[in-house]
Amino acid sequence: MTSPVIGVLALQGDAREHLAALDGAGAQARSVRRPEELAAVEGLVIPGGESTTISKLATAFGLLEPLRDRVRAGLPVYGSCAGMIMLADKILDPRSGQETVGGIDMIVRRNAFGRQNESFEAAVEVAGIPGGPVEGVFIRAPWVESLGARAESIAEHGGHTVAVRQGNLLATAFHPELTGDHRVHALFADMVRAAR
Ligand SMILES: NC(=O)CC[C@H](N)C(=O)O
Repeated sequence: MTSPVIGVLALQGDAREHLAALDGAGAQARSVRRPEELAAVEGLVIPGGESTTISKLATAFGLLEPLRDRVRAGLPVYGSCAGMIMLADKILDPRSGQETVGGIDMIVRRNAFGRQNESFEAAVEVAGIPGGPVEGVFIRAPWVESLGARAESIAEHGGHTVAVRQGNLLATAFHPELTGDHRVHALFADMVRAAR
């Protein structure tokens, strides 16, 4: 089977690290900044960064509606951290005017782990990822405040859901792209192949 063509939304955030992780997971990775580029991918990663900025730039670049359309049409999308926020149907504490692409039936809380604990690492067991826990890097990470019936929690930390799957959508509150462990990206590449 040919390796899947997976885009990384490269408006703001750590797109480069995701491009490298996707390469490491055997995908053909490319940046997406324009609607034509979005149209040419079989899957998409929304990176970590600042969800308010990504939301504003997606609107300014004319990508928000095309993104929503493709998610509705079944495009596999993986969001990490700010990307998880972008995939949430609802944000508990949005900035004014902050939009999401939506698609995952969940409410997220931004910067949820609090000030003293803004950044940390933790071993996280992720359902569907064999070979032991992944090293979760949490940077001003969100958590899932509540999960709808259609979404499935696949990882928890400190009693909160920190990774979710719903159909072709995957989201993690942490940043696997910073660890050199490509298993989360490999899981996503498998989801993209399965959606063909
Ligand atoms: N590392 C991250 O992606 C941080 C997310 C950021 N706190 C936000 O609200 O978008």
